[in-house]
Amino acid sequence: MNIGLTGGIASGKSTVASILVERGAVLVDADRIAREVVLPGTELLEQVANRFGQAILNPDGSLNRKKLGEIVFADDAARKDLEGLLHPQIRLGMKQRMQEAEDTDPGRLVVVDVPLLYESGLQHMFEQVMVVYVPRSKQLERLMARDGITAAQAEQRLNAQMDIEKKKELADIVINNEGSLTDTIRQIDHFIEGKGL
Ligand SMILES: CC(C)(COP(=O)(O)OP(=O)(O)OC[C@H]1O[C@@H](n2cnc3c(N)ncnc32)[C@H](O)[C@@H]1O)[C@@H](O)C(=O)NCCC(=O)NCCS
Ligand SMILES: Nc1ncnc2c1ncn2[C@@H]1O[C@H](COP(=O)(O)OP(=O)(O)OP(=O)(O)O)[C@@H](O)[C@H]1O
Repeated sequence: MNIGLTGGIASGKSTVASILVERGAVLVDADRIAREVVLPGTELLEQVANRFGQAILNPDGSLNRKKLGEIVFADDAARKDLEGLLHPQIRLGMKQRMQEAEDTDPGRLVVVDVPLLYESGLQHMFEQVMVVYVPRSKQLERLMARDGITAAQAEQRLNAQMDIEKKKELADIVINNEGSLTDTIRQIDHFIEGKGL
């Protein structure tokens, strides 16, 4: 079986994913695939550099993610262009890895961490969708602390995504990650037990 794991930026998806992995799940991580598809030497990185300029490359030819992030989170049209280039390959990578995981061990829970699951309308790929929820104020607080960015930069990133309250409404399973890690672990264990895993 599989679940799609989503939420807002810095709501705790990676935290929840690592707990699920500790409980025996196998993880497919869309953010990781998103990094792999633009590694130096890929045709896709060349296309990104053609669209955004050579200045978004580091001297060693790798993608300067910070610089590209500053461009695309301040400009909706630029972000859509980047998504148009990257999303088809990210989706393909996700499908391949989900298939590999299911073929290797059909009984195992496959957790697919997809930050933009609802924004991209990918619900159909999953048996159930789990949303890691924290209120917007906590999302901002944790994002600023983790990435060392200003409130204005954090607001820009949040505004590029569907509102977390809406995601919570759409979810099949909600993990509330506002409280302590212990509280979150308890909710995950409840889910695991309910599935008989
Ligand atoms: C703009 C980029 C280079 C910034 O890289 P950076 O290392 O700073 O961030 P990282 O990739 O770790 O993403 C962190 C978080 O930002 C959010 N985010 C990333 N891309 C987007 C986007 N297009 N729209 C809204 N939120 C986004 C997600 O919550 C993600 O988990 C990078 O995010 C990117 O290539 N984005 C486009 C691909 C994409 O849509 N990825 C997210 C879904 S797989
Ligand atoms: N229950 C919690 N209590 C306190 N801090 C937490 C809790 N859960 C997560 N965090 C912290 O909040 C930050 C965001 O969590 P995490 O990186 O798991 O979010 P994410 O949703 O995977 O982020 P992104 O969308 O950027 O990939 C991290 O610094 C993490 O350590």
